Amino acid sequence: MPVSSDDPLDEVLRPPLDETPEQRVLRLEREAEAKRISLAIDASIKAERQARRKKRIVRLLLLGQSESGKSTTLRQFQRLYTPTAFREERILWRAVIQLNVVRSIRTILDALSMPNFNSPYSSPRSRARSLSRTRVPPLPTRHSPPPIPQYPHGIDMMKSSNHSDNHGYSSDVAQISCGSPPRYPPTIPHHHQSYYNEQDADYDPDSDTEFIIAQSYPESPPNFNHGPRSDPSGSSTTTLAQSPFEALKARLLPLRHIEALLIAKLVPPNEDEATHLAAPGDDNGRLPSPTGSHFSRNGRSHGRSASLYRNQEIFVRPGPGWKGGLSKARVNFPGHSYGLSSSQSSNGHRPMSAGNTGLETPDEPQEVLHACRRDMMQLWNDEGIRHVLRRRKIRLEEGGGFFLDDLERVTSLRYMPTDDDVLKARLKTVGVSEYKFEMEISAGRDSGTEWRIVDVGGSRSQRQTWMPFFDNVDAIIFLAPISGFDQVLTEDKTVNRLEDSVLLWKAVCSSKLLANVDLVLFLNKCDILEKKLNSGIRLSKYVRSYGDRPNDLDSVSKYLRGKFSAIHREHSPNPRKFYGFCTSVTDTATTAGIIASVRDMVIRQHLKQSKLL
Ligand SMILES: Nc1nc2c(ncn2[C@@H]2O[C@H](COP(=O)(O)OP(=O)(O)OP(=O)(O)O)[C@@H](O)[C@H]2O)c(=O)[nH]1
Ligand SMILES: [Mg+2]
Repeated sequence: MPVSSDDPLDEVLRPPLDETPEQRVLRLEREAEAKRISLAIDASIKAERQARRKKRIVRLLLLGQSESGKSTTLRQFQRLYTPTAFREERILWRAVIQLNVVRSIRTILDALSMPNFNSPYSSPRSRARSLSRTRVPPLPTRHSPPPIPQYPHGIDMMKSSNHSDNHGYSSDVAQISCGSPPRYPPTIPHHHQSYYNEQDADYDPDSDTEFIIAQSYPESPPNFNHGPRSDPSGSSTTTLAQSPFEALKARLLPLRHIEALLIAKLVPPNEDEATHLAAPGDDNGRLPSPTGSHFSRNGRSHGRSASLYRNQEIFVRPGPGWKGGLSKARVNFPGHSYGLSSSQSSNGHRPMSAGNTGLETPDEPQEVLHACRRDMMQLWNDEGIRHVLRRRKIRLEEGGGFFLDDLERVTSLRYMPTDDDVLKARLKTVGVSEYKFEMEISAGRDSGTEWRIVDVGGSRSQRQTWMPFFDNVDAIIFLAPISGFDQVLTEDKTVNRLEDSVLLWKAVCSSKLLANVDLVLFLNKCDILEKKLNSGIRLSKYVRSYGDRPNDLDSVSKYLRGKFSAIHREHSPNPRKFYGFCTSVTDTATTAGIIASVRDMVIRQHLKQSKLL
């Protein structure tokens, strides 16, 4: 019998008074089915709640020196496991790539403008093939001739010494010897041989003052509004008084304005510190001196030293800040500032998309880059300028954020960065950021696992921020860029890059805090290493213990892997397995397999640990 009530819903749900016995049976069946479904929904909600409570959280820490490839590895994880979000963010990287291009061009211009440097265009012979010629420049090659070794340190990975550097790392594994610099015959383009003189590189017997460039930029800030602008057609508007190089430089002046714009765009307000460019030798996080070269919020460079410029890098804090500056949408990339241990939680949703809308919106930097593209190509493809860069030991191709071989594509008005472009882009990390995600593409036992990947700044001044993140970490991927065997740290010119990696690896292996953490080693930048070795730069000149082993990628990487493995074995407080990979993390094809193995290993270890607890 229906119960009378004042609830209008009861009124609606009440069976009709004239219900027949058949209708009643049907109604009761329907009600039973509805109840069954309702109970099933309740049970599934309860199960979901319990599962969420028990959710596995796997924390992975990326460590290694600056430019070792940590952030690139993080981007590979994003590309592989949250591909939709990665794809939707690509447009946001366009500004970073624009800045990378602008700064590469400025590095070249500054190198050509170094005081006391006589341009190769000064000779009548070279003038004939100077910038003013109309011939289409040859296609650039990625295989530039062997650079002259920059730092003549020799590392002996076999010998022990008690030398301890001022960063508290004992360097008994790698020892620097400052013997006489190894000399390699530089490969000089044939037409340069007569005037190139290694002993006196700055002297050009054919020099002609008309072409001497004394100053990189005018003392007073350039007037961007009235400065000469590149003609999109590529035709030049030079005055008779200008040398071809000066005219080209003048046409490229708008790039200065673009650089300022991009810094303003990438760096959020109230982030003045993040706009500082680290001064060379600024190895302890000291701010550049007021007279040093740094950018203010208006983006003007106060420093004028061309020789200093090329060592300076723009950086922004990781996290939603810079991406938020470009698109209000991005939230899934929580950031930390200097070692804060609690993360800003993401809302767990896939980030809303900036989508392709960036392609449609007017973008002044892209327009200026497009207008300057012919001049930029002419600058980069000029054989004489390439020669000067080699002589100045500037190897842009080996550095991060190198897009000069792709100028036609990246300066097109509708340019959308590809996956590879995003991986190649360079943006220095300052602070620590934790990226949380559940894999969009997950299988088997890792489904339901929340991944937290912590990316840190790797320069020496940043390393004190690492410690708080050593807690609760399941695995560490340590990146050692082994191509840096003939280079030094940007922040400390007395330290060989490979030596720094070895010492850092040793410190990580010996850490008691990390005694139970699995360490995965990426011997990274093997693609650059291979090019270097093939170009004739010998590892044995820098790593004496390498002896007369073959100077090829296979032998060198095996040898270095053995050395890192030995350190792991000798210095780990408890015995643990060694996982070492030779990687080029910008390479999507090879890195996918390696990351899949790491993922499986980390999940396996995580499950094992959970069972032990
Ligand atoms: N060719 C090549 N370039 C690489 C490789 N790994 C990283 N890079 C590039 O090197 C540059 C530096 O890489 P990042 O991932 O930014 O280095 P990082 O370790 O995060 O550096 P910090 O943020 O300064 O600590 C980027 O432009 C990368 O694209 C590699 O294996 N091969
Ligand atoms: Mg980084």
